[in-house]
Amino acid sequence: MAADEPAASAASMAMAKMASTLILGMLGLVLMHACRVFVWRPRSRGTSSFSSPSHLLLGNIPDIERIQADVARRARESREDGGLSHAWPSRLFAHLQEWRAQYGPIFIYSSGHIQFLSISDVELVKELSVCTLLGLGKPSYLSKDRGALLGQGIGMVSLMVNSANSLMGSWESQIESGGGTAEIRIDDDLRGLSADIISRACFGSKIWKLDKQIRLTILEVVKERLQASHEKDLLQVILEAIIMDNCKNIYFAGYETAAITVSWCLVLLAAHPHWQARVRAVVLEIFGCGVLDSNKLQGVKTLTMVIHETLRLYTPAVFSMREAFEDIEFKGLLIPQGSNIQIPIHILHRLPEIWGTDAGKFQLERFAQGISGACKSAHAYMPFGSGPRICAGQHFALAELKVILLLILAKFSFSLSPSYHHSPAFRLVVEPGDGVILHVRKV
Ligand code: HEM
Repeated sequence: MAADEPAASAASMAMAKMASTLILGMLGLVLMHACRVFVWRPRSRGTSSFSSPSHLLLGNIPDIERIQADVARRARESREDGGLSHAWPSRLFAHLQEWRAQYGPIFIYSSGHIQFLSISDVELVKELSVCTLLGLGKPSYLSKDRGALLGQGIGMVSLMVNSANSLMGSWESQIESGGGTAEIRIDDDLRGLSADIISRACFGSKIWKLDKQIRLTILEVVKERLQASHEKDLLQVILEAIIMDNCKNIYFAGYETAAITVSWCLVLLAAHPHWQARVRAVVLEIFGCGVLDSNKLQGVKTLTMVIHETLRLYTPAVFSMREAFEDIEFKGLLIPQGSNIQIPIHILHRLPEIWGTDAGKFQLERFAQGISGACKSAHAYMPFGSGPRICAGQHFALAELKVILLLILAKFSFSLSPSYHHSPAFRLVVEPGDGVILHVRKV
């Protein structure tokens, strides 16, 4: 019995230690939560609170689930515009819409350990967009480097046409073997095409479109390292990794977004046959004037309207994100260091006070006078983001979208297949949840 005593007291000491660690851990969590709720949060002069309620460990996740379940229970989205409803944000991001209605355009919510400051106040978004402070978001020099990498998409037109031609050929043979019409699942084909274009542009025979200075600097350093040693040293490995990383980022940022946008453009044109016919007439006129080149791309205003309106209603990237690297003040809003600022692009694209009461509808005419003619504040239109971190591939993407759409419209006419189910889904980007199936014929 006596021999058991030290063992028993050791066990009870271990238990006591565990209990105190647990209590301390719990206290830490409560303290962290209290800090998040009362200390670490943006403050607005004149406004005391603009936050949605938060749970201890899961943040607003239970609220998001409850709101989503409510939405799912309510009637399905009405089919209104050409048989399609464009109201996917009120299904996929119902919580943001509900909190915006409740707390206004600036509020905080949490997905557990990350807090987001949601900003959809157009004036504040404008301030954030033009802000070049290094304390906000990614330093601008990074996107400049990539801008040089990607160029303007000019000089790439023939590369894009060549890539697209094999897809056109495959659709033609499917139509022939189908006796003049084919049901084609186009979104997968377009993903393949976009991946081909971007990898040829990045890794093709000319390989890098690097800015001269960046290229020379990198190559010089690599060469020096090679001369100094036959073995790869750390810097060399890092340099190679940086180059590969840039390529991977560009590849992943670019291929899916462009392919999905073409898919949405085709869905909308299929649902609005009169617009499809109008755009085709312009396209055929352009093709009547010889080979497609970058100058001709500038002239297709109607096609640009289609792309703008599609990117407005079906913006693939739904958020533009920034991080405050230091305490920042914007228009009386104090944003503490470490804040994750989330600009919901899909909300800005549908504000009736900016776009008019038909904001939820597909109305190509709104872009007849360009972006500034379409809305009250051009800063509210940001499918490519804005400011120093704006999409580095936007010119390349616009050229690619135009080339692919021009070629398809010139060769094929299309309508929605009865088996097409309009179900926008959020999987990093907003994409057709069940794919896109079209009835395709030759023009
Ligand atoms: C319709 C097609 C596209 C859309 C809608 C789109 C949209 C966006 C958006 C919203 C961002 C984030 C900007 C921000 O945070 O404010 C972004 C970043 C980026 N995009 Fe695109 N993009 C498209 C196509 C492309 C293509 C084709 C490429 C490459 C060829 C590309 C390369 C990039 C890169 C490298 C970034 C990161 C920029 C940085 O972090 O500095 N994108 N894009």
